[in-house]
Amino acid sequence: MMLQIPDVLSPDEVAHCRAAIDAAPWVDGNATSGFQAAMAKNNQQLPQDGPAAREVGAIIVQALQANPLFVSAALPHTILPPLFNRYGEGMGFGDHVDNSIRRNPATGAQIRTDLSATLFLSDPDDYDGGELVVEDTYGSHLVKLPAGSLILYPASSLHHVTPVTRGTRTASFFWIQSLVRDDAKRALMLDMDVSIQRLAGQVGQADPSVLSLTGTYHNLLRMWAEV
Ligand SMILES: O=C(O)CCC(=O)C(=O)O
Ligand SMILES: [Fe+2]
Repeated sequence: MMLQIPDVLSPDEVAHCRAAIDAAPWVDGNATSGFQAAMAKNNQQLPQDGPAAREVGAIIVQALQANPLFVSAALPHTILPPLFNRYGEGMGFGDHVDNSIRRNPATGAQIRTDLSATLFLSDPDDYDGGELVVEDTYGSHLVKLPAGSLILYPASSLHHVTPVTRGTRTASFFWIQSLVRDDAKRALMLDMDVSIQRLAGQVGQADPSVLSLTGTYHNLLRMWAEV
């Protein structure tokens, strides 16, 4: 399932985050890649242990944890500390699949990357090219979102970023281990949650059908979740 999460950050928050990361020192993006990605990657990144990456990463994680659509769709077990990249003119990132297992630098624990995310931090008007292209069984999906909005996609997907032909594309990217590793099961949980919320809005939280469907939601989650 691919899903847009709009307005994860407000325009003021985007401006604050951009000021902090734009002023920090950037390095060649290949510092953090696996072998296959390094072959394809041509961008810049912020060192992940630098103060700007840590400060802005914490703002992003806090915003995600307070975002009901993100929580319902991702069912996050662990959100890896956000990383930051930027592509100037001529830079892009060829086809690759992200590494399946990554180490959480905050805890040393290994995490399974179930979901990949890009949080756009440049306005689409500020650059040409730079689309994130994600392949699934339905074809290629071109993604370019307003600054502050996020795309969530299965980490198993083949994807690339088309070369930037004008301006600069700045983004945060990161991975999530979900409580529910299977994408199809996670999509069912989201559908069910959205429907229950809609029903509750119509008939009230105390309606017996809402109570029983909420129970079923949690019992399915109990059956499928790995904690
Ligand atoms: O810049 C992006 O939107 C995606 C970056 C990416 O695919 C990666 O770093 O693995
Ligand atoms: Fe990637």
